[in-house]
Amino acid sequence: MKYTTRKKAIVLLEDGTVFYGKVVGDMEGTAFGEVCFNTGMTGYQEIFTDPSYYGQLMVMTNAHIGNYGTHVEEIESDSVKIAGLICKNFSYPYSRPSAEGSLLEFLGRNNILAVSDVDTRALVSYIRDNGAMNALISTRVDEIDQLKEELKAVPSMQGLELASKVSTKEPYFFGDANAPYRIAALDIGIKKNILRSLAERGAYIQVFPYNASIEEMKAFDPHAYFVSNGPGDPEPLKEAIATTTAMLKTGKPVFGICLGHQVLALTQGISTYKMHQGHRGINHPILNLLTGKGEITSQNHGFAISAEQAAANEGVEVTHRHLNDDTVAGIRLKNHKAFSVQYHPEASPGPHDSKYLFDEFFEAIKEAVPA
Ligand SMILES: NC(=O)CC[C@H](N)C(=O)O
Repeated sequence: MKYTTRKKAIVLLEDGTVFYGKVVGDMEGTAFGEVCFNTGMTGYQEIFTDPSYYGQLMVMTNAHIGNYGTHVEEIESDSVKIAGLICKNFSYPYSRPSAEGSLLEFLGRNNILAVSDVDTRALVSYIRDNGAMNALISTRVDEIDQLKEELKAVPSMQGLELASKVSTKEPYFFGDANAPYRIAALDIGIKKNILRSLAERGAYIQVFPYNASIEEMKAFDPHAYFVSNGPGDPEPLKEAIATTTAMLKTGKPVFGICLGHQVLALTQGISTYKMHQGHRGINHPILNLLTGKGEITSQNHGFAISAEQAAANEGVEVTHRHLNDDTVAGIRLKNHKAFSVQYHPEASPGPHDSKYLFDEFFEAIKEAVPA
């Protein structure tokens, strides 16, 4: 086996706590970010390429990462978006007939540093007790004092605008130009599977940069608007909040996912806050308050909207709640055809319980489109 003896690497947390591991492959260097963990048993490639994770060091709680290789259809964007990977066992060999390459090659092509052989259970327990915080991973194991200084310069996730880093620079089209419905999507970090989920239900989509104006979006003559998921703190997204407010004024249906949900709440004067450690995994239980049904959902967020302000807002109805901690997981506006969820109905991989949300969006579009 090529990688039997490997160099030591460290995980250094903002509060000075150190965990040791080994560097994956022959990578070298240091990567900084907010340390957070994902409990999904599968889906590492989708997670690593999800733009919502930009700027985060990802701890995978599943004990084996890389064992089924990589496949081009399992990406959520064109590059790896996590800042670095922390795992227990990194699988150099992989076994899946349809895999196209190894995770090692995939991370290498994207210049992503990965550290394995970390006691991830202890690290995750530590984050659960002490909250999400900045951290670094590094092969410079003998320079801890210097690394602590460098870590101080990393901005806190709170207040950080990151949508502009991952959004498309130019508008582009997705889907079949002859599809019956046109949707204008605001890309503040959009996942590919959202576009696929909209296209397969009959939409031709134009995707716009994070700072697009409503005039640019209206020029596509859309039947509906979509506000995407994405990284960072939602509150600094002044342009996206203003554009979403303008979307509502058009009277057309509006659907928001995750960061898009937070932006929709912000248009209604409902504030957001940073959670203790966030929700990241594919088995999060949600209660749909409109139907009384439960859903198992895929989630990836570190911020949430204020439950008190949502409940007190006369124009807003809370439609979904997270059953673990009672946080708000979905809202709809009473006077607009607009709704949003904090989780990922497009989840790939993940449970399919929430796909009906796309169907409801299209029902609203069909109602609004003259026959
Ligand atoms: N998946 C997302 O869109 C994440 C939204 C936001 N960045 C958060 O962490 O809460």
